[in-house]
Amino acid sequence: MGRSSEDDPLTAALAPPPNEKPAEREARERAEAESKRVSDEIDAQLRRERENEKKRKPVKLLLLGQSESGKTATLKILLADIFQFQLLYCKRQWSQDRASWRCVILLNLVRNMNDILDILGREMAAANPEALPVASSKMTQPTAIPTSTATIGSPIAYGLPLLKFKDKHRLLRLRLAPLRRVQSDLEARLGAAATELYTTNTNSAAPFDSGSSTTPKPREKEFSIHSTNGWKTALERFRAARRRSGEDSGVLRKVRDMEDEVLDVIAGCRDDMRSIWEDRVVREMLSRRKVRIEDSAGFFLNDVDRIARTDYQITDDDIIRARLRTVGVQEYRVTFEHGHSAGSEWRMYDVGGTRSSRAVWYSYFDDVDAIIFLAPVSCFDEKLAEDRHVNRLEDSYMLWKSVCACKLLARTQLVLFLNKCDLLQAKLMRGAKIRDSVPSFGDRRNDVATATRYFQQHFKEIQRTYSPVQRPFYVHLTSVIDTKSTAVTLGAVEESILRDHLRRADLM
Ligand SMILES: Nc1nc2c(ncn2[C@@H]2O[C@H](COP(=O)(O)OP(=O)(O)OP(=O)(O)O)[C@@H](O)[C@H]2O)c(=O)[nH]1
Ligand SMILES: [Mg+2]
Repeated sequence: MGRSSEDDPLTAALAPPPNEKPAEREARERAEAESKRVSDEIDAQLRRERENEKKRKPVKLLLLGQSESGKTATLKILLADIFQFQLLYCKRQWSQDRASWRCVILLNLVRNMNDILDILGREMAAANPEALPVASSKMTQPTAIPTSTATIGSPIAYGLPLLKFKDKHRLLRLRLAPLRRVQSDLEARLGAAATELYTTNTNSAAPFDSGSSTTPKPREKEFSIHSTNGWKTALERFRAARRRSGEDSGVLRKVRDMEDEVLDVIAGCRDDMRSIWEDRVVREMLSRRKVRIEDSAGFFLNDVDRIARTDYQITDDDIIRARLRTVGVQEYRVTFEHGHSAGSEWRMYDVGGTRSSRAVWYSYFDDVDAIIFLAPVSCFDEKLAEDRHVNRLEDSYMLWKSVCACKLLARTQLVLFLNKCDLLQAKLMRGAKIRDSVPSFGDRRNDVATATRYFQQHFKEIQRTYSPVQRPFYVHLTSVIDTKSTAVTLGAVEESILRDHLRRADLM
């Protein structure tokens, strides 16, 4: 048998007292209305907080693209721009970073020179085999030379007269020999990031492709290098050394000694480096071998007078142009204080772009708001450094296709940067023909506007064909080392990503 509501103790407790007088009833109802109002207000407050919580969800941005496509350069501009307006600690962090980048730039400069000296040694040995013992002309693989322009053939193969090397060249080589030691010291200090990769253990453009299921793979520890702020890995080694040195004056002396020694040697070589770089015979030698050091990543020889000095003051531009390979995946967290993103936290991920580094990308695809994908278009006639069988533009197409097709990224905003337009322009001005490397380009006009339109169309078609759900095609023609215009482009991109992010939060 069921109980009547009068039997229910809760109902009984809440029921108005029997014999309630009108004044008491009025007071009770007022109290009840007041507690309902307070309760509604609390509910509304909780709802608002939940909304804000959703909006406070960090914006997740990934930078993808093959090695040397300009991912890190783009991130540097983003961060430099943000840090200009940020809290003091960010500024302090940025200025520490600047000091560390100085060593990278010195390494880039020294490597430019050693690459030339390598080629010079080889040419001089060929021109006069008796004059140079074989051992002294033993080469290491040139490191900073663009893959498409690495040494090709000997002058004899071109049927040209032998180059006329003089005692001056022998002397310069001898005097610049200490730069080898400087390069290996700096490389040892910076670790894996300081050297480029020339081999790969994967022959797939997108080794993350096999995992097109919806569950992210567990992150591979060896690649998951995290930081909450600042430049990681290689640069961290410098900071760590400085920190340690603060505790131990012996270590401090060693760190300073090393840096002073490096700077002294480089400054002492300044005039000789300039002589080699400006030498007519050396230029002719490089041109015959089709080596364009000036197009390589981290080229600083034109600035030797400014950089090779003990009081070298680094500029923002130097930092953007400096080349340091990204190892693994690096995370940067920034909370904006100004502008349209004020109050929102952004998590940005910069990845290593060589083929063997790409497998780990997939574990970062979960819940990504946007991807900036960099495709260097000046590379239409170049091969991948890590796999000399693969054309770099083809590799970018394959990679883009996999990113577009990835189900986990179906709702992610994709922003394509057709980068290195400045180098494309210079290359076409020198007479390079696109159709020689890209037969489908046919008889179109061999200029930047036509070429970028053509490449853009190809990327657009890939996106349209392979995206699981249709999405807008966002593309920008960039030369990211042009910091001012890149900052403007990134401002627009940032706004659009944030808009999408908030729209998504509303739908949650
Ligand atoms: N001239 C020119 N140089 C560029 C441009 N974008 C990037 N660079 C330079 O190219 C080099 C390679 O750029 P990074 O940003 O290190 O390339 P990345 O994509 O991060 O490469 P990984 O870390 O190996 O994956 C750097 O020295 C940059 O300064 C560009 O648009 N024009
Ligand atoms: Mg990088």
